[in-house]
Amino acid sequence: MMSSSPAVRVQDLHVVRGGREVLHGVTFDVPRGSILGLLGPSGCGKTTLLRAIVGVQHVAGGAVDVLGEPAGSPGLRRRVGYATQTPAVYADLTVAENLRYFASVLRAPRDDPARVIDEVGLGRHRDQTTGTLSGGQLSRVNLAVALLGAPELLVLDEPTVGLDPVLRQELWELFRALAEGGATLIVSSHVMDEAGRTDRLLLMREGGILADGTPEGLRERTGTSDLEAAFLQLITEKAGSLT
Ligand SMILES: Nc1ncnc2c1ncn2[C@@H]1O[C@H](COP(=O)(O)OP(=O)(O)OP(=O)(O)O)[C@@H](O)[C@H]1O
Repeated sequence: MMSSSPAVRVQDLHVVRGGREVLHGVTFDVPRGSILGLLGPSGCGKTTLLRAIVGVQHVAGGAVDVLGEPAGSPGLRRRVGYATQTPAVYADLTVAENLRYFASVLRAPRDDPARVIDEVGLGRHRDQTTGTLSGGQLSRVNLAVALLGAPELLVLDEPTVGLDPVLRQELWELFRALAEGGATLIVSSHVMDEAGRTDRLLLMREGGILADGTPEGLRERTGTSDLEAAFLQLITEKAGSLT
């Protein structure tokens, strides 16, 4: 039976980093089995928000609940997969060795390394030393680690940076298949053309949410045909409402 409680519930979240408030009261829900896209310019707070959801960010106020528990609860460790922007894998191990190592740490099923290597399209590189991979291949190893154990929530910080359009499309097809299998995904990106592949978008700017809606709804609301234009339109509207 589908649970009606959201996978993630963020309420009035405030975060201070380096003595400065970088999230100013952010509120939203993410329904289970959906893909939320997080978009916004560099420095707007995307990574900070993802860190709060994973439970590795000290928060100054508000609440973050994940799969029915407070973010960062020990019980969530194996239910949430997190791929950081900077790959956190061992350069001197092969792709397969890295995956086997992290699978044993997470106590993931024995055949999981082979499954996730296939899912991210790295079959031909399984025995290559990770330090010799290209940037795009390295980020896919990082993504593969997050997929180990088939977590219910995947938090992916710019997983498609540096990938060519064909690979990006393949990864978005994988994300969609995972969501159809019941997983919830939160994916940050700089790239507006990826935004259309999400179920819902949060457009962020300067530590706040500029808009929250479906890609279609945002295009309609702004009367624009593409999301890049919609984003600019929303910024202009917001600037207008402040003067
Ligand atoms: N450790 C830190 N100490 C002080 N300030 C920080 C720290 N980490 C991030 N910040 C600041 O917090 C704000 C939000 O940063 P964050 O990394 O969340 O942005 P982002 O939207 O993910 O950017 P990008 O897309 O470039 O990764 C930025 O202004 C950044 O300078």
